[in-house]
Amino acid sequence: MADENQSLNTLDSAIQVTSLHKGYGRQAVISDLSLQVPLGKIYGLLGPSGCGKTTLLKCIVGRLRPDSGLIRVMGQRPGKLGHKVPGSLIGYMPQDLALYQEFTISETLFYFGRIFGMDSVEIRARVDFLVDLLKLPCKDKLIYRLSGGQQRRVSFACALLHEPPLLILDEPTVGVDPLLRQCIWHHLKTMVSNAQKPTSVVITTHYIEEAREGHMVALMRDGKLLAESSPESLLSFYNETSLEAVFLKLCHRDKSKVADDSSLPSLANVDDAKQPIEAETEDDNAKKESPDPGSQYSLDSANSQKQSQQAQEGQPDAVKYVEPVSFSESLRAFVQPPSARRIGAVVIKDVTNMRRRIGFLLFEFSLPVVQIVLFCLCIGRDPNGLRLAVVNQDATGDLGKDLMASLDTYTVKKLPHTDLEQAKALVQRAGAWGVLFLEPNFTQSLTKRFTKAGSLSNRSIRQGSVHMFMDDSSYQVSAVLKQCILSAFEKVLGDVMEKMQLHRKMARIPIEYHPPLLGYEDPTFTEFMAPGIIITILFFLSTGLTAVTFVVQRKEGLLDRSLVAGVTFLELMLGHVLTELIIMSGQTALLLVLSLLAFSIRCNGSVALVILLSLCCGFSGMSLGLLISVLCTDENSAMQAALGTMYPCLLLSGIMWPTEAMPVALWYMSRALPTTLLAESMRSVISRGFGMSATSVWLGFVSASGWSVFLLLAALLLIKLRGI
Ligand SMILES: Nc1ncnc2c1ncn2[C@@H]1O[C@H](COP(=O)(O)OP(=O)(O)OP(=O)(O)O)[C@@H](O)[C@H]1O
Repeated sequence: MADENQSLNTLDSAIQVTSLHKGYGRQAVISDLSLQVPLGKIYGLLGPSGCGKTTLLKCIVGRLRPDSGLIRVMGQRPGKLGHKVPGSLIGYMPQDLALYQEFTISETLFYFGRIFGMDSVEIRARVDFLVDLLKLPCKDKLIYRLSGGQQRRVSFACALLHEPPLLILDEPTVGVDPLLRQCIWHHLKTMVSNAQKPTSVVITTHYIEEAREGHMVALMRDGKLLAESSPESLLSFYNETSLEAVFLKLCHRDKSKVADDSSLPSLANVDDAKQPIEAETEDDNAKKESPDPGSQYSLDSANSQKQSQQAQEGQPDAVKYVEPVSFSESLRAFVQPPSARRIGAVVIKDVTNMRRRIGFLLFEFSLPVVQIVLFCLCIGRDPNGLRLAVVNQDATGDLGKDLMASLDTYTVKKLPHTDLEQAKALVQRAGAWGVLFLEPNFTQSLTKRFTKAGSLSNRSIRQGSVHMFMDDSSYQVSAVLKQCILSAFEKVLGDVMEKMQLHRKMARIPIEYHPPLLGYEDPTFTEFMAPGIIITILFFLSTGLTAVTFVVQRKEGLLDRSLVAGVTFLELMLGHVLTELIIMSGQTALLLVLSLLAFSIRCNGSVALVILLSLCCGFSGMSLGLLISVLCTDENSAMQAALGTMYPCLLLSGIMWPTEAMPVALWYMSRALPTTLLAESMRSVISRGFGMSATSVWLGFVSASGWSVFLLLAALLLIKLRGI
């Protein structure tokens, strides 16, 4: 730390920006902007809303990459491998509150303290100091219970916590009363005047006049710097009494684009004429155009001047300097080893968040419970109480009566009728699922089939048959009714065979089903679907939770703040994975207890493998959630994307119907989905009792790992490309 301070003390300026260009898509926001923030000074950045102040600060803290130009913060490029910007060299207060609303003041500060590597004693001492300095209420008060101004002060405290050498404050005094504003400025001035540990401050503010308290102000408009000097020299040069008036004058001048501005000296003239502050010496101006010696980039000063001139003259093809960053450095920065300390801080933060949002946590656990209970209760069980109109006109024996008596009364609710037409009319009115009709000499004709098989007439065959008139509008109901009648018929016929001293099996078609080699003897549709349903629930709950968590954190600026504090995206992700593992383990336990124990879904294989598959599945779901969070800007679109991916997966993954029934092209597509091989693997373990050596089982693990790696890489690549 001593070495670090020493090397910082030898710096010329805290921030040096040269010919910066930055835009979003085709919209140019900052064009050819150069500035220099002296060490140990307060630098006020002023400008109207939308002029690009926040964009500039985000480039400085390393959250946005310039389109071209050069930035040096504490001597090095922000984001350079090993440089602590983003990180502990800066204290950043973003414009958004960027605070965890369910945290207490103390928990909020502890989170950032841990990231910066401070120990508990140090953090506690700083918390007490800052609570006192910023007149914050009790440190155990929850953030959402604070007023807007108090919340802004907590946000300010986060930036001051680790006493960084450079403070970047985006609108710190919005919503705070004048007394406190004065107190904040007083504290900033004390910090910059500390000879042992001087702090440099960049501050944006809407209250232009308060910037008079700073050592230097820069006036910005439409992404350009109109003036940069000390407040006193600006006021005297433009002969105004307020900075606001100076600013207006400069704006009018810029707006009217007066070609000959000899009446109003240029920005350079201001400094030349008045020599406003010590930092702006000729030497420094020369340094402005020559980057630090350690830099890989060498900006030719003549070119730089020419380029600035071209830009000012509005020449579109002015050459822009893009600082080269070697591929190996990018790669090393991309995959730099995560820090256990920062992951620990993220995990503590996520667990605290989870504890505070107990309702949400209960929802996370109750959702899979409700889904699996509803699935086991409603899907795959045989329909029962099916209304069946029965017309038994058999008057030649007991077989008709026996058949009626053999119908399974759980499945069928018999509605006796005497007239066939009336019974059919009932079905046509949807009052019953079918009619079972036996002709008057059913017993006699049926018996004839076995006693006089050689001389059987068509009439006898018809009269000895069971006649069915069905409502076939429901495939499942029809199938169950037909199976129920067939079973009853086989039973009655078996009795007839026995009476005739024949084997009762003669009543059945001669196909013998031996005990199954795999699966169960009496498979149910529920058991076919259950493995896939467990996979779907775990996969998409993880997807939804991760997508929404990251989208909300990004939207509220929480992600940005952590990243500027030095946490990498990988560390945030790993922290989230560890916390999510707790939720996923609970969800998996609930799902398995309910399905395997409460609803008696049989498991032939290893429960440990089932748990491992479930966790792999949850991890792939999380990876998809992360990708969705990168692609979506708000929670609604993230949820829609999660649901949008869920339905095709549900239909195409062979969860509801075997994939063998699909057209060939869709079958191939189905194999490529993240849930198909996972569901098959789960089914192989649960129903077939396979272990890890079976292809269908390990393929599930390979698929889950492959998808996780692919989705994570895609998300991280997009994060890099889009500068999220
Ligand atoms: N992520 C983004 N994508 C696209 N455009 C953006 C993005 N962020 C900012 N902009 C646009 O860039 C311009 C400058 O925005 P910026 O937030 O830097 O201005 P500002 O000076 O900080 O304004 P304010 O004082 O209101 O915060 C605005 O026109 C804004 O709409």
